Amino acid sequence: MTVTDTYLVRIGSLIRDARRHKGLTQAELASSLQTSQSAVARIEQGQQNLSLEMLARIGESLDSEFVSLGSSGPQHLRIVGGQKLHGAIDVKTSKNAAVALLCASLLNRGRTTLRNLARIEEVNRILEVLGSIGVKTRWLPGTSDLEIVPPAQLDLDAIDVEAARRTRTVIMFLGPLLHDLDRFHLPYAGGCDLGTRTVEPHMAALRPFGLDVVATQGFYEAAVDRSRSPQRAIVLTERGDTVTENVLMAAARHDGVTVIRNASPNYMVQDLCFFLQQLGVGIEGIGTTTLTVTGRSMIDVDVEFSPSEDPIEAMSLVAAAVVTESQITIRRVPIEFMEIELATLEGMGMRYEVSEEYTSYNGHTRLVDLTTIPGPLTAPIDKIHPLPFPGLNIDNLPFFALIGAMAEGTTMLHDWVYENRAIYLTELTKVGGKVQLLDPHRVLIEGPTRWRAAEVMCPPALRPGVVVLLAMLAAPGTSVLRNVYVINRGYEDLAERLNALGATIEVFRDI
Ligand SMILES: CC(=O)N[C@H]1[C@@H](OP(=O)(O)OP(=O)(O)OC[C@H]2O[C@@H](n3ccc(=O)[nH]c3=O)[C@H](O)[C@@H]2O)O[C@H](CO)[C@@H](O)[C@@H]1O
Ligand SMILES: C=C(OP(=O)(O)O)C(=O)O
Repeated sequence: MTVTDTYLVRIGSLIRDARRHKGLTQAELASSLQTSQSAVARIEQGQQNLSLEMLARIGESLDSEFVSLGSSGPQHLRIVGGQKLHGAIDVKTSKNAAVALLCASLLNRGRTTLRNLARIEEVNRILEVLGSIGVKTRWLPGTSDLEIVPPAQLDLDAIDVEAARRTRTVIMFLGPLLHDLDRFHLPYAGGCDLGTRTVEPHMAALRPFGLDVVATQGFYEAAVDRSRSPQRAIVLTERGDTVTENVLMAAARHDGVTVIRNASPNYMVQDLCFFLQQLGVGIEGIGTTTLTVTGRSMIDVDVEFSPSEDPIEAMSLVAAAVVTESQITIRRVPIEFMEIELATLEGMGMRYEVSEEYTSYNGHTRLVDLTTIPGPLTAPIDKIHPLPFPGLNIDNLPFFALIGAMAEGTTMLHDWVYENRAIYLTELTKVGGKVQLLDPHRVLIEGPTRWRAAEVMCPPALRPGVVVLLAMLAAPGTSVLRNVYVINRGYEDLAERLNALGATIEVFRDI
C-alpha cells in the first residue's frame, strides 16, 4: 500500500465514524453531498481519491472538521500506551458546580469571586455568553480564581448565540433572569449528544414564579407574569440536578419561602446551596430531597466561594489506575459522592487505601486521598445501574465499562437515563474491548481485555470520550483520538496531568 492509500483508508474510516456518530446512513450522507451512495461507500473504504473541496463538504455535512489549517482547528491526542502510571494527582473542582455558580452569579449585584474554578471549555463558553450580555469577568492573575461583576442592565439581545448553543447551561439562565426581565429570549440549549434531554421539567417548575416560555425558531421566548408566585410546594416531576438548581435560583430572589420537593441532593446542588447561603439566602434541608428557601428580593454583596472537587473526575482517575493496573494516589476525592462507586469496585475485588477525611475549600464537602492497589478483578454478579444521588452517579457509569473490561467475566451496564450514551461505549471495540450492545440502554462487557492501539474519532459525548482515551493509555503502541473538544469541555489539562503521572500523551492539531 502506498502512503496515499494508507491516508485514504484512515480518512475513510474517520468519515465512517463521524457519519455513524451523526446517525446518518451512507445514502443520507450521499444525498447531502449530492453524490451516490456507492461513492460514499468507496470513500469510507479508502478507495476514492478525495479533493480538498470534497473533504470540506464532508466535514460540513458531518459537523466535523477532518482537515484544518492554523491553530484554531480541532485538537487531537496522540497516546503512547501500555505504560504504568505512578505518583499523585489532585482532583479539580467540578464542571457541574462551576456552571451552576456562574449562572447564580447573575442573582448578585455585587462582585462574585469563584475560587479554584475548573478552567475548562464549558466554563469558557459560559464566560463568552456572560461577556456578550454585559457581565465583566476576569481571571485573577496567576490563579484559577474568577471575578464576576454584573452590569447595571443586562443586554440579552446581544447574546453570543454560537457559544450559548454549545452548552446546555443556558437553560439555567431562566431562574436568575426572571426576576429582572419581563421578557427575554435565550437560544436553545445544546451540549453533548446524549439523545433527547427534555427541558419541560424546567418550564413546569418555573411556571409558579410566573415564567411562561414558548419555543420558536431556535429560541426560548420567555415572559414573566408578576401576578403569579408559588402558592404551595414546588414538586419536581424528576429529581434532576439542573432543574433543582433553576428552581433554587428562582426561589433565591423570591420574597418569601419556597419549598422544593423531590429536589436533587447531588454534589453540584449542594455547592449551589452553600453559595446561595453566602449570598444571604436561607436554605434548609441541604443534602436532602426537600429544600426550604427563604429568598431576598435584592442581593448585593461581595462574595467569595470555592466549589467542591469533582466526583466524576475522581472516578475517571480511579478508572485510569484500574485500566493501566497502576498504583496512584488520587488526592481530594469527595468521598460522600463516591461511596457507592467504591463499594461496587470492592465487590469486584478492587483494593485501595484512604486517608483521614479533611474538608474541601467550600467548608463542607468531606475529602480523602485514595491510593489504588492493582490486582485482579471479577465482573459483578448483578448489573450496574445509576440512580439519583445517593445512588451510583450516572456520569460515573461509563467508567464501569472500562473497569468491567479489565475484570474476569461479563459485566452488564444499564444506563436507563440517556438514550445515546451507552451506544458510544461500543467505541471500545475499536481498541480491543469486547462490548455488546443489547439495546440502546444496556451493554455487556466481557473481560479481561487485551487493549490494542487504534486511531479513533472521539465520540461526541464527554464521558465515553474519556473512556476511550483511558483505554488507549492501556493499549501498547500509538493511538490517536481525534477531535477531543468534548473532553476539554469537562476536564482541565487532562493530557498534561496524566503525563505528570507517567503517561505519554501529545496534544496536536492538523496543519
Ligand atoms: C450541568 C449538570 O449538572 N449536568 C448534569 C445534570 O444534567 P441535567 O440536570 O441537565 O440532566 P437532565 O435534566 O438532562 O437529566 C438527564 C436525563 O435523565 C432523565 N431523568 C433525570 C432525572 C430523573 O429523576 N429522571 C429522569 O428520567 C431526564 O429526562 C434526562 O433525559 O444531571 C445529569 C444526570 O445526573 C448529569 O448527567 C449531568 O452531568
Ligand atoms: C452529561 C454531562 O454533562 P452536561 O449536562 O454538561 O451535558 C456530563 O458531565 O457527563
